Amino acid sequence: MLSSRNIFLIGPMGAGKTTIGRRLADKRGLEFIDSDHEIEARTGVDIPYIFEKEGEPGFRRREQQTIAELVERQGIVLATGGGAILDPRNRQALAAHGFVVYLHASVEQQVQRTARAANRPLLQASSDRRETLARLFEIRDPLYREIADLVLHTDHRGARTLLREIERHVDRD
Ligand SMILES: Nc1ncnc2c1ncn2[C@@H]1O[C@H](COP(=O)(O)OP(=O)(O)O)[C@@H](O)[C@H]1O
Ligand SMILES: O=C(O)C1=C[C@@H](OP(=O)(O)O)[C@@H](O)[C@H](O)C1
Ligand SMILES: [Mg+2]
Repeated sequence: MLSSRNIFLIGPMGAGKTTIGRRLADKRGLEFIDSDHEIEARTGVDIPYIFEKEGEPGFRRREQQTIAELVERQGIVLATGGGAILDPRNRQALAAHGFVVYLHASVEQQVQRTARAANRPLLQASSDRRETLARLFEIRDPLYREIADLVLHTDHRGARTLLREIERHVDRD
């Protein structure tokens, strides 16, 4: 029987949280929620617009409130945004309420997978995407690791392989 345990995906932009999360939920018959999409649904505007009007602090406030509510649910796959782990309250909430998978990607892969990054304001604003992603990753990698139950390297690995790996660990844990 498939467990109704929550699965939370964390990791940098371009790691595949949204893509893998949706497929994982489908496969396990769980509800898929992406915290960015949830924030957009609640506000009726997109993420870049929130950054423009309220700055990153405004977005982080909304993200924290949204995650605090979502973790209370059961049987969900939650794809978080790459910066969700910056807030210690989010780290605590995610660690306490589900199985946390860190989808790891090298900076080079992050650069490639965010090439069409029109909806990622932190990258839109930067003239050097590689430098920005490297800087963010240096700060965030230890925070992802701090709460990860599983660290999964995604470079040159397709969705099917990653799904199989996640399921193997979730069911065993
Ligand atoms: N394992 C993978 N191999 C190749 N491409 C991937 C993989 N995971 C995601 N992608 C692609 O990378 C891009 C970013 O994926 P996305 O799920 O939006 O990442 P995130 O939500 O972590 O920022 C998408 O175009 C997606 O199709
Ligand atoms: O890394 C970040 O700080 C962000 C990542 C984005 O989500 P993805 O990681 O799904 O791209 C989104 O939450 C927002 O643009 C900020
Ligand atoms: Mg995403």
